[in-house]
Amino acid sequence: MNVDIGNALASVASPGVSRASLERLDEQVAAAHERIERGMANADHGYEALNLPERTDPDEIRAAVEPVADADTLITVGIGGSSLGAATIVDALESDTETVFLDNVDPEWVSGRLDGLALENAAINVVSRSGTTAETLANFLVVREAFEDAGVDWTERTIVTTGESGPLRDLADRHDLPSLKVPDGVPGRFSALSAVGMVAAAVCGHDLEALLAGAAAERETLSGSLFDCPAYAYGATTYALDGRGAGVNAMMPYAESLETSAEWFAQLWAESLGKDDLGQTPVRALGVTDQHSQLQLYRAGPRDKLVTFVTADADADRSIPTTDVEELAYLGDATLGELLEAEFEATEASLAAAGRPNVRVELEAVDEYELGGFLYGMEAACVLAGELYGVNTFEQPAVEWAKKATRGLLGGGEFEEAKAVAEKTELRVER
Ligand SMILES: O=P(O)(O)OC[C@H]1O[C@](O)(CO)[C@@H](O)[C@@H]1O
Repeated sequence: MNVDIGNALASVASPGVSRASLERLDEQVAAAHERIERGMANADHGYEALNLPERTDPDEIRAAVEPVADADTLITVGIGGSSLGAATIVDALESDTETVFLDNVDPEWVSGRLDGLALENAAINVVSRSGTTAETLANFLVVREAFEDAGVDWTERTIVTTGESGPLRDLADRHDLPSLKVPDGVPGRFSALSAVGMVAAAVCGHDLEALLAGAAAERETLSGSLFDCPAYAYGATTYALDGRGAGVNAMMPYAESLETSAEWFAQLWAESLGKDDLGQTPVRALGVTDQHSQLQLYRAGPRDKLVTFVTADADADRSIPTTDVEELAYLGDATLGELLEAEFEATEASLAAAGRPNVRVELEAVDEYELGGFLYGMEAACVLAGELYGVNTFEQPAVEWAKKATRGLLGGGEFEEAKAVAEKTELRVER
C-alpha cells in the first residue's frame, strides 16, 4: 500500500501536523521500530502478529479444509477478530462460494441467514481462540442443530480454528474434526493473516500465497523512519493528529468490496488503542455513499476528525448510457468508474479546501496481494501507534466486565457485574 499524508499537513489542515513536527516525531518512530523489531525477533505477545507472513502455512490450511473444500456455502461462526478478518478477505474477493458470517445473536437475523440455506453441501467454519465466547458457542450450537435437523452430519462438514485448549478444542478432539490452531501471541484483531482469517479464503478458493506475499512485501517496508514506511507514516500521522484534536478517524474506502475492511479496522483501532483514557475513535464510512450522509459533518462539523480514504483501481467498469436530459448529458460521456474516481478526488479536495485533515491509502487493486499488504500495513500502523501512545496495544481488559455481567444475568455464576445491571439509574420518558 502507498499513503499520501499531504492533506494532513498543517499547511493544509487544522488540526494538522507540520513537516517539522513529523521529523521530530520520526525519532520516536525509530525508537518504536527498534522495540517492534525486538518484539518480532522474540516472538513476543502481539508483535508475533507481524511475523505471520512467514509463520502462516497455506498448505496446512488447505489440508485442513480439504474435506469441505467443495462446499457451495460456508457458514463462519465467530466474532470480533475471529470473524472480521475472514469477512474482510472474502467480501473483498469474488468467489462462487456463498459465505455467511454469524457474528451476532440477534435471533431474527440468525434465523433469516440460516434457515433458507441448503445445508447438504454447506460447511461450518467455527473460530474462537478461547473457545468460550458466548456468542460464538451459542451460534455454533444453533447451526449444529440446523444441520442435525436437515439430516446432515455436521461432523463431516465442520472445521474448527481455536486455541490449544478449551471447549472447542475438546469438541474437535471428541469428534475428530479437522482443526487448526490460533497462533500463539497473536491477538484476534491481528489474526487475519493466520488460519483465523484464511480458512474461509481457502474454502472460497482464494490465493493464500498471494495474500501472504502482499503482507510479506509490506513487512519489508518496516523501517526506522515514517518517511520510508507507508504503515508507519499512517500510524504516526494518525497519532500526531489525535494529539492535535482529531480524536475521530473515519475509515472511508471507495470500493464496496472494501466496506467490511472498515469494520475490521474499527476493531483493530478501537480495541488496540482505546486504553488509559486514550485512543482515536474509528468510524466506518463508505465512498461514494457517505458523501450523501456523513460528509456534511466531516467538512463543517467539529474539527475533531481525520478521514482516511482507501482507493483501489477497479478491475471492471461500466459505461453510463447517454441521455437526452441536457443537464445530465455530462454523465453519458463517462463510466461509473470515472464517476467514482472523480467523486473521490472531489471529496478529498473538498475536505482539504475546508482545512479538514485527510489521508489517502492507495491499493493498486482489490486482489489477494494488495489486500494482504493492506491488512498487514494497517496492523503495523496500529502497532506503531500503540508504541507512540504508550498503551498496551495487545490486551483488551475493558471488554471483560460485560462478559461477566452477561454470564451472571444468565445464571452462569455469581458476578458483581450482574448485580450492577440491576442497579441501573432510571429516568424513563415513555410514550
Ligand atoms: O476468538 P475468541 O476468543 O472467541 O474472541 C473473539 C473476540 O472477542 C474479544 O476477545 C473481545 O471480547 C476480541 O479480542 C476477539 O477478537
